[in-house]
Amino acid sequence: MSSLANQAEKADMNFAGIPIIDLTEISSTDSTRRRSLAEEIRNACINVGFFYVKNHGIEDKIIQETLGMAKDFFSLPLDVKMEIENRKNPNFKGYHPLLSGNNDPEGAGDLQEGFEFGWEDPSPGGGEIDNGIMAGANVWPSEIPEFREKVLKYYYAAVKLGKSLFPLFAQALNLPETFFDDKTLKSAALMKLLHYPPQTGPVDDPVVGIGAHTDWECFTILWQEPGIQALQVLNSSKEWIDAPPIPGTLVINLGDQFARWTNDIFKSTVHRAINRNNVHRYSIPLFFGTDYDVELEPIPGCTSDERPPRYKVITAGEYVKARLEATYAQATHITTQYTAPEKV
Ligand SMILES: O=C(O)CCC(=O)C(=O)O
Ligand SMILES: [Fe+2]
Repeated sequence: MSSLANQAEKADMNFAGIPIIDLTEISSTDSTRRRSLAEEIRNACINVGFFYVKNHGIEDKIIQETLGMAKDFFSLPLDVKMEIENRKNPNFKGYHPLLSGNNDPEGAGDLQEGFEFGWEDPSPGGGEIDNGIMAGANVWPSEIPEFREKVLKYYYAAVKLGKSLFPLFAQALNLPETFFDDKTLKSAALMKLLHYPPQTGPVDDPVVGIGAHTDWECFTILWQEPGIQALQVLNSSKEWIDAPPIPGTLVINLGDQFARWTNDIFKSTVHRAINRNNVHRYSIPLFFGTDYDVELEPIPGCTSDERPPRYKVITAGEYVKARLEATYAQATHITTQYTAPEKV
């Protein structure tokens, strides 16, 4: 058995907390420093599927401006937001209202509203790239003129961070650092602005902010609003472990594309978010996938006689699109109880 598969057999997913990894050495010219960072990442990927990163390089000013845009956008009247509803677009770009998505088939809808977009050229007017099965232009709210420019600024910064993580993931898998380069040429990265209204009522309510789920891409870069506990991660004892916002950090969690590609050596760990605070909560995930035409077949070293392939081979685009369709399929009860939040 390969040493990687061997390490995965001994994985201990009974974690009690989420590791914090310092990215200072990410572009060190000293390969032993990059390797030691990759080893930390490997341990987190095999045993937790989640880690925080500090010294990630995204300026706080860019984050705050994007947060401001999220608050402005979600404060718009519902009928204005519904003009760019995601289900009008083949790839679900645009706005989704409260309870229109359901990430947990056992849940009754996600108590969040969101705005989603993908890569486009930074020049005014933009321009989509040909993304095959996931092709389709972004839609933008015309009521907030600076919205596109500001949120794209965060998007490009997060995509840059994501691109710089792939060589570490490759090293963590005992592959050449360039392994993912030709599989991530089109930045198949979807970004969401999310707003969770405060939630009261029974703790076993089948409606939560976002129900128990795994993410679908390779990994997610998540910014969470400081001071508000909502995100929880499931360990192997079926305990929900809090993943609170830690100032100056972002959360990185692995998704299904990496789990499929690595035959579950990298973990796509179940998580959820519940905003049981008396304030509105905002978060910003960026889901970084491989190019949509790439086939998710087991990476060398991730299968063995004892660990045969666990997943049917499928392209990344087919996988993401199928999951989007399932998540937004049952939206019958659109938000009659919705009231736009006060701008804070
Ligand atoms: O809002 C959060 O903290 C988590 C969001 C999330 O898990 C997702 O959008 O996939
Ligand atoms: Fe998630």
